[in-house]
Amino acid sequence: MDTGQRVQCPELVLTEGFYDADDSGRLYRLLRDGHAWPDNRYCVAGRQFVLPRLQTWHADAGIRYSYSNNLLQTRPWTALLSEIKAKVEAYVNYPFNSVLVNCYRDGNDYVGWHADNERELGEQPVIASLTLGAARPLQFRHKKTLAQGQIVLPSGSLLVMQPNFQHHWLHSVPMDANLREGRINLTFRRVVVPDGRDSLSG
Ligand SMILES: O=C(O)CCC(=O)C(=O)O
Ligand SMILES: [Fe+2]
Repeated sequence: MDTGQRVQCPELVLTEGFYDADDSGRLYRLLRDGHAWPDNRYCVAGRQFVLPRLQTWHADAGIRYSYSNNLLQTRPWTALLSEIKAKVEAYVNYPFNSVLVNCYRDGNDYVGWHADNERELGEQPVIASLTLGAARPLQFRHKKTLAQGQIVLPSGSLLVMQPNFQHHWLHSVPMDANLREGRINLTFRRVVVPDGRDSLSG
């Protein structure tokens, strides 16, 4: 645990209990045991890498998103992901068209510092992040001032990241060598088409 200066971030809006304990436990187990998790080894420019988590990317037909060197293959929505998406959309009142599903099998899995600010997400990316399973902290660090903070994301919580979060902050989910339980995180996103037009507006 670092003891440096901790700040709050107004661009992060957390709703705890978006799914209650029963539903979040059920959804966690359904995804952990029933989702088609691919191999987490991948190749870039002839070199082999291992992603430190399992990951799938699902989107409406025709959507392209290059993230981490085109590592993501677009998969169709499953019935379960569509059901979760509908509830998230109704709550946030925002039309998402894609989701990145991450499985942290235990505390050794993590995501490093990054911002979800790819061009495909447009100028004002709203991202809604659902956590199921073990609580893990999302750490954030201001790009200029380097001020740091963290927010713990419990099972069933929905974190809405406002556009300025991606503009001004980096975030990560650090390793925790003592944690044995798994966690699944779904980040709902809206990809705009490459020429800048919104894919659903015509
Ligand atoms: O697991 C999380 O809470 C965050 C995942 C994340 O940052 C991402 O998918 O871009
Ligand atoms: Fe992210």
